[in-house]
Amino acid sequence: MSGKREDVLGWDEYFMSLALLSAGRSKDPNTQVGACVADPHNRIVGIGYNGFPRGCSDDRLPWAREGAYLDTKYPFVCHAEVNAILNAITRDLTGCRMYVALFPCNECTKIIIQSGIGEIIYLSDKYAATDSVRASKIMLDSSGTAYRQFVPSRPSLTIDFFTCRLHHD
Ligand SMILES: Nc1nc(=O)n([C@H]2C[C@H](O)[C@@H](COP(=O)(O)O)O2)cc1CO
Ligand SMILES: [Zn+2]
Repeated sequence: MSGKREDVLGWDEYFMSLALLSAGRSKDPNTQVGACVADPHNRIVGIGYNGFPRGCSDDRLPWAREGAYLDTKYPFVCHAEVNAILNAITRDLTGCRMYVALFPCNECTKIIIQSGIGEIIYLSDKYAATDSVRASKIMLDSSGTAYRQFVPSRPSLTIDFFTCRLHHD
């Protein structure tokens, strides 16, 4: 009788992979972000990616990063974190943790804290030097909301539709 399979995905790997999978739906040409919320029982309670509000045209609103503010995506795009929270199956996310591909901005951080999420696990912190992220960390520290960077235990995972499997090296 063979024992159980050992090299299964870890919980952090599982939920961060779900966040990254969700980012695959983002139409942002520069930065695709996904977020996934897990409850204390490791159940998926919310997932989302960055995009324009429902019903707003992905083709008529701007995706640019440069130029006059209203000619850029910034006034219009909903961040992945907000979408994951608004999509969540329950309103009170007390004790839940959010996995997110990119460190939350200060606006998302306010909403994350207010939702009851107690821990953020992030992958990239490419905007660490911005005032936005610095404000995020001030609020997270002040409120006692935990945050930590995800450390991958393997470089990649591959979804293989041909073999109906997830491959990892
Ligand atoms: N944590 C975040 N979650 C997000 O969903 N976003 C979104 C907003 C934009 O659509 C995109 C960032 O665009 P860029 O400035 O890297 O070209 O990612 C941005 C951040 C960073 O604050
Ligand atoms: Zn944000």
